[in-house]
Amino acid sequence: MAGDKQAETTVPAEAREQHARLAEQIEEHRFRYYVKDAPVVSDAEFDRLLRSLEALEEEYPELRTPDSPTQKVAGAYETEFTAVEHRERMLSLDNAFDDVELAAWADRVAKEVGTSAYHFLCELKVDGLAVNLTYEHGRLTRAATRGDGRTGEDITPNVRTIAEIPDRLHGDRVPDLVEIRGEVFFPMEKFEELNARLVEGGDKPFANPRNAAAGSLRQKDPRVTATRPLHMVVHGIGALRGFEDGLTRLSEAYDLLHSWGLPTARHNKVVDDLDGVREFIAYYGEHRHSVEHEIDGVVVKLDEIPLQGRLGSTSRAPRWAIAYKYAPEEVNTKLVNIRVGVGRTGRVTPYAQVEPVTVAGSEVEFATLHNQEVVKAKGVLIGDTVVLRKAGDVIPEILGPVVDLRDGTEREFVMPAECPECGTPLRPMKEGDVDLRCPNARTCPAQLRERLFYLAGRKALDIEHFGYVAAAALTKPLEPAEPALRDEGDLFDLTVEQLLPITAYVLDQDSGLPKRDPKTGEEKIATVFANQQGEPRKNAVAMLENIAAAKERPLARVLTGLSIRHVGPVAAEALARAFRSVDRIDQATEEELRNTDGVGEIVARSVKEWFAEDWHREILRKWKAAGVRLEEEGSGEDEGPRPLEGLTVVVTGTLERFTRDGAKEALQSRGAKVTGSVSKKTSFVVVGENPGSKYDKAMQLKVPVLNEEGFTVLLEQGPEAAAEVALPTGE
Ligand SMILES: NC(=O)c1ccc[n+]([C@@H]2O[C@H](COP(=O)([O-])OP(=O)(O)OC[C@H]3O[C@@H](n4cnc5c(N)ncnc54)[C@H](O)[C@@H]3O)[C@@H](O)[C@H]2O)c1
Ligand SMILES: [Zn+2]
Repeated sequence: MAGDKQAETTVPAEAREQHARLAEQIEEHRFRYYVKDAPVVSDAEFDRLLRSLEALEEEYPELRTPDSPTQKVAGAYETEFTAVEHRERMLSLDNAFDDVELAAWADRVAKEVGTSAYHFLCELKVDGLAVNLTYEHGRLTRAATRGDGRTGEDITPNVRTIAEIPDRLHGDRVPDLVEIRGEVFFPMEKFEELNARLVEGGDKPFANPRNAAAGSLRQKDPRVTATRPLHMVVHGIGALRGFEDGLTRLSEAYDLLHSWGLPTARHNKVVDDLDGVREFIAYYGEHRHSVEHEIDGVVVKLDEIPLQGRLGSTSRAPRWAIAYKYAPEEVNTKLVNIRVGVGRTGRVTPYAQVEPVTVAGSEVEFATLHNQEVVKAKGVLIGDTVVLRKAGDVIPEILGPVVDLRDGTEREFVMPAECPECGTPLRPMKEGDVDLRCPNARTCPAQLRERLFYLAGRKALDIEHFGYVAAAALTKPLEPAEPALRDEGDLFDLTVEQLLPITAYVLDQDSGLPKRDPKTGEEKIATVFANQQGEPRKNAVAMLENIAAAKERPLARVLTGLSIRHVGPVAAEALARAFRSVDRIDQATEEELRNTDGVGEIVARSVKEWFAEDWHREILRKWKAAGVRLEEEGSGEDEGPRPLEGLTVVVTGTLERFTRDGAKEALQSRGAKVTGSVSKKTSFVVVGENPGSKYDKAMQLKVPVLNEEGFTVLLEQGPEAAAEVALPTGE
């Protein structure tokens, strides 16, 4: 044909070949995604391919033929479902990947719309699959997938199993016929459960929730679909007949759909201009995970329906809408290995080591797997390509495997029977526990290293220059054979002479593995505390100074640093406040501990268990000998007066001269108990501004009420004087 000849002369053969290759790849990926519900590349990777194709066509417009993937919604595939025509086409969306592309779209709208009276409707871009619901005279008569936009697959029986989708529309102005467009999604928090069930039944797990939604809906047997927790969000209207008034604003149309019983979105917002759009985009960029479904962007639409018609559509997408895409949170990478790490409390947890990838702005090499059951439930094998997700600040996780890329070399993970660091056989702490632990709490180098690192950390003794590398070097050196610390006991007796000869692996804090030299790839080994002349490094000297200074830390921090199970900074604070010395905590009965404010049953038992270990007491003995302060100032024999001993006080409302904590502190340091609710046993209720219901309760129970002045009297002159200035309780 003449046209072809002409094209051949202007487009270099190379570009033509590249175009063909890319187009074929894209078609293949679309088939895997839309028909098999099992893509082998990430969406970001797919989008890149499509963009490359677009760029090529930009350069050589002859390549942009109507059958190019850039011009189509998706492929027209033969599937096991009956093909059905949509009454009105279902389109895709053009994408904007940054603000420049967004602004370019807004400019085009401004130019072509022919008026300045228009609004933008911002919606969340739900990550699921598009469906088209046809309601005739208010009854759901058909549901279909998008397909190529003209013809979709008939999935009516499957859609009928979704509770949220009404079989009948009710209310006013229900039209003769309406096509409702929306997105069906699978909730992230149910995903792991589904994969666990699939794996257990010998079926293929899904790689991510989006595929789970598509795979669950596109089931031959709708009874299977019925077992899946699918949901839907409505985001558009197709054909509409027998609706008198016509629709003017899309946002208002949604309200109408909602009134008919359809699950419309809860987060839509109409804004006046592009800045409003930007604000919406920024807000949900921050709050992406507070939405009930996964989102991959924001869809901005012209809200005025008549103006939408004025702008029209291309063969692939409307001109009156654009999808702003957020940075992808999911990437595909290789699961290189599953390792196990030993934590501070001896818990042994498998974690994934993956081929390093950048996701959500940071490089990821490790992802948590929690325990051996989770590994099984996810259905991942070592060597799999996996979908890795990093959502905001959350630790990266593996969603699922890309089963279609397996080549038979993948192998199952086997939880080791012994501690990888000390060789002790692992066991559950209690019968029925899923987690396995290394019972060698005292000298397991991994546990000790983690405990020391925590002890030196911000929440505990806050010892500067005592980081992960130092903790490792002190507990598992290459040289000398004996570690400087066998447990925490000798920490405060460390000498510079002991430190100088130590060589050790430089460990990475995230993985507990030796860091590697980027050039040679070799594991890094260092004389950690000495320089090349064998003199102490500045850091080492500073570390020792800071260790010495840590002897004076408040009791709560010392308690935190002991790594007593369940005793974090908050419980430690409560224990320190109530008992004021380690000895008295030791002597307290379990019941006394349990009855302490802020200390529950679990903490009480755990404290007792901790003190029952001889080597734990030995740590305390050594620390005491080294001069660590194991009691609060003014505690014990020379304790100050406790004039408010025996009183129970409630503080409510805002005081002028005290913060809530300050007021509490002032009371507790004088021996009073501070509680949160008023009862007959309450001695005083202190009220500030806006006191609320506790004040009413006090009046009702006739408990003496003190204003801020009265409170000062209580602190300075005691309960009798305070009783005299208490407010009248209405007697
Ligand atoms: N990984 C792969 O191999 C592969 C293959 C094909 C497609 N994909 C991915 O699937 C997506 C498919 O692209 P697409 O053509 O559906 O375009 P798209 O996802 O970029 O945008 C169009 C679709 O967004 C959906 N949508 C969600 N919320 C919406 C809202 N509030 N308003 C309107 N529409 C909303 C609609 O279903 C609509 O069809 C892309 O993210 C692409 O990366 C991936
Ligand atoms: Zn161990």
